Amino acid sequence: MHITKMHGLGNDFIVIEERAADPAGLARGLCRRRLSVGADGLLLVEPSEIADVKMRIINADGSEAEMCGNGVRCFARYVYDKGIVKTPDMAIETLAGVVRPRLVVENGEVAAVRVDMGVPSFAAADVPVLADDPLDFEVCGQRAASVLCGVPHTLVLTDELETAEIGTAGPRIEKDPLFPRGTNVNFVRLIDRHTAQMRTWERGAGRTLACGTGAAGCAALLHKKGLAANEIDMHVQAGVLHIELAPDGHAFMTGAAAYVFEGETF
Ligand SMILES: N[C@@H](CCC[C@H](N)C(=O)O)C(=O)O
Repeated sequence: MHITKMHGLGNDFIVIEERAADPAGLARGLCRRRLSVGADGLLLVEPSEIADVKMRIINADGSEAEMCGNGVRCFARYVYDKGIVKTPDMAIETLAGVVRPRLVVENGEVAAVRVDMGVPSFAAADVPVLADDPLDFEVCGQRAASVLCGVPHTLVLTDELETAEIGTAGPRIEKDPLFPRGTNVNFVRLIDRHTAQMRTWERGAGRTLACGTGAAGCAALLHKKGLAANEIDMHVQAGVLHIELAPDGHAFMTGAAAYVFEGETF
């Protein structure tokens, strides 16, 4: 099988065009670190009847996610470079609806990808979260807030990011019964109204180096709570995701999308 490994700020993916009979099994096999290619998930290229192309995201544990922010930037660059989509502005179908990336080309090179991520929702039924107030509730002993940004996200504000219990509190919150479909968990340290640092524990993938839907969702939550401006740099471990929140509620994410290698699996 021909594969292409890519990453968006260290959140890494295996892009596959060939139809897989068992995408969940393939993800569990190929995504294993050290024993196989290793990745946070698979990105499957499929035809679409409503957009230029369709992206499916299969997490490392075999579960299928509705959307992936870092993934869609890599995917947009891939389908453009392979000539599957001929324009740098494109529409990509996902299980969360159609998202619209635009390649930012400088000196003939793709410098970044800017994505209209749609309108994040703070409604409890949309996330979904079984909390009276999704903007302020308690889970596993932590004050939290939740948002749907393609996929469910929960934000925990902390002053001590390095000691935040990402690997212990993360999985407990991910699977807490308050979240009927699970949740991604973001530990966020607010530096000022335009800058925050974040570390993410992902549903179906565990600790990852970056999360695009998480960065956009948390920026929208911070803005909604009056803590941040409408443009904010979300610093993840390997770089920065720039988030802009438009007056109509749309969140725009800009960040890198890079190749690692291309090859054949046995
Ligand atoms: N890393 C992603 C989110 C991928 C989906 C997530 N694991 C889930 O199941 O919700 C991103 O960059 O947005």
